[in-house]
Amino acid sequence: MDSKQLDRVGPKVRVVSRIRGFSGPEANSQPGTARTVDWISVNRENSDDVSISFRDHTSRYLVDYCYKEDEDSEMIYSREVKPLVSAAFEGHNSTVIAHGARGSGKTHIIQGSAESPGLAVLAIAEFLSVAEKNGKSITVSFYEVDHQDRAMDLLNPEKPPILVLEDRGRIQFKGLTQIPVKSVTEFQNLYSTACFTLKGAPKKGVHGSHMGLIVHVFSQNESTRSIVSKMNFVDLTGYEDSRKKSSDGSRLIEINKMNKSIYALLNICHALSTNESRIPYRESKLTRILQDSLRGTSKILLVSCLNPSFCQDTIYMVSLASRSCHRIHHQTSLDSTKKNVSSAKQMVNSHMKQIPKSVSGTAKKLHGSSKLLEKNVVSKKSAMKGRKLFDKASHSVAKVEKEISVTDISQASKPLTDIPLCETGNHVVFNSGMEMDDSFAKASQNMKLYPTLENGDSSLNASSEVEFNPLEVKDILVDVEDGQKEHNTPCVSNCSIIVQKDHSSSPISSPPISSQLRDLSNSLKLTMLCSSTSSYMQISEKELIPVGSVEPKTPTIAQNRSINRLDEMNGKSPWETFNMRGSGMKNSIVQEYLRFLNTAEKSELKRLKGIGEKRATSILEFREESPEPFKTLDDLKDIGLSTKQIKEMMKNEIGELFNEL
Ligand SMILES: Nc1ncnc2c1ncn2[C@@H]1O[C@H](COP(=O)(O)OP(=O)(O)OP(=O)(O)O)[C@@H](O)[C@H]1O
Repeated sequence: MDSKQLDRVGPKVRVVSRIRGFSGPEANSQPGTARTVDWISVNRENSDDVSISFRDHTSRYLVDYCYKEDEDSEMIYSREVKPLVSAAFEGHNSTVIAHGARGSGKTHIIQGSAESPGLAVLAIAEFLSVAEKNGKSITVSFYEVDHQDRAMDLLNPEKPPILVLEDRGRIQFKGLTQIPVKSVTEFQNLYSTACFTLKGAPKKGVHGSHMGLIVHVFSQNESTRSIVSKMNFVDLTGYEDSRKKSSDGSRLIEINKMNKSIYALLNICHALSTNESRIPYRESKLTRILQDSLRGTSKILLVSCLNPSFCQDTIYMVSLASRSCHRIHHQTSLDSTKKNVSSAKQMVNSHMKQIPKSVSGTAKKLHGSSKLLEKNVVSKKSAMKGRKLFDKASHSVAKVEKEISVTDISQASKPLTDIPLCETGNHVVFNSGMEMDDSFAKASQNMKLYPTLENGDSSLNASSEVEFNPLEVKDILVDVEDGQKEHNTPCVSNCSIIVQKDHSSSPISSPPISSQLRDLSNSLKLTMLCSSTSSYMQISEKELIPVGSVEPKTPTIAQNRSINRLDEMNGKSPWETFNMRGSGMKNSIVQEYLRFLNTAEKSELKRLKGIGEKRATSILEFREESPEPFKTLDDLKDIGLSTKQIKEMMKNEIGELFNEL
């Protein structure tokens, strides 16, 4: 199959929905009557598209096709997947992704059952048959990506996490078992082993992890064996609205992390569908694993699985899938019952899903990927009305409310690289009245913003993913141009953020890591004092610790008292408070360290303990590929460091701080 033929297979990203049937006891609500799915409607819009709508919801979501509950996996296979298998023998990679809410039938569609084999099993049968005719062979690998963004080999769980490396554009794995497969039975046995490992942990659906299968096709001749292509099947963990899980903090963090990696994958689908120049492959482990099966001539099939009974998360997932494949403009025009303002909100919200982790990055990204906004927002006024993007986003992880306003869409259409952060008044303003500059950005790198859709949006009661750790910030306001500002209503804890203006902190002239960390530590100490009070606490200018000064001030007795009072009020023991804040500090220092790796020059990098010429060169190479390659300490494994070495390096750097006291 040449590339022209492959084009006929469909667009770069094809999104189909699949309504799962009722099964087991749920199938017969009344004796003798088979239950039918009555809350989802599938409507034909034109020759190419269908739309999906949900009872009591006004929006309709365009997809390429929707398979109903009576259409089985074999039909989906022959129409959607078989052409991709044929393409694989011509050297084209592809990825089939099942996503949806929990229990929506993702595993069923990919793996299937003994009676009804899933897409992966049907594909393997085809792979084997074609391979035999063409003198090719196949191997399979199974992996999971967990909430810590670690990839583990499911056929050899004792191994350390899989390393994802890139060699001349091809993704390579270190520590991932590949097993040659000669029959469907062999394959199914391996699949069962992988599932056993996954469930034995237990993972998918319990702690949540994504499960992936890679089928490698090899050409076989006398002396050599070379890879022809690969095909991926991904059974994503079920999406859950984290706000529903208010009680268990650690579970909530896990859900947020898993959701984030779902967004990362959907962001890539969106970026590929819209031919964006930068595709954020490095946002998560999964997207890195899939990188060379998403780009180039690769095809992506996104199967959006729908629960047969009402499920708000299902609606949200379909909306994201539809948007990811650039169907958003259809969606809004179809949605005749809503006013422009609502459309604008949805689009802005959708766009904001791609917001990166730092506030500075947020502002950049608002500019950078605003082409979508420009195309879709009907008028500036309507966008203005739809500005309350982070409304009511507080939840127990973050205790943060924030609001970002996008006030000028045309200005925002400049390419990302053209607009320096502080140009045209792109300031983040805190309730202290201070503007955020780069030095605050340093201290706030750990703030992760994932927007929520407004509660008022009838169709899209999406969850928010907010991680503000450890800083508690009130009133974040991105004021892009015209000076209009909005302020948030009460947040859990007010705070005043002390901002040190440090205009010399560009990557080129940045101070060494130890002094950056010291600045951060100063900011954090103050921030912790501020965030500990239940009311706004004004800190006079003389109490600010200048950048580069040696010592943060010891908190005054009065301040201590207020902290103690608050702790009593919160019912936390001093030990719990200390632990909580300590771990917040640790996260912040780690984020600062990563920021340094993502920005420092080679000579500066080499000042770090454990980073020599070779590793500094690798770091710069990674940065060429992606502007911010190091998102977690785990990413340092890509430059050949072990977990132990990474820990050691961090300890050394932090120890160094105290040597300078
Ligand atoms: N098309 C179908 N027809 C009948 N039953 C189905 C179908 N799809 C799924 N089921 C049943 O629904 C239940 C949930 O399916 P499945 O485990 O595939 O969902 P999932 O989305 O992978 O769940 P999770 O999010 O927990 O991983 C299972 O009992 C499965 O057998």
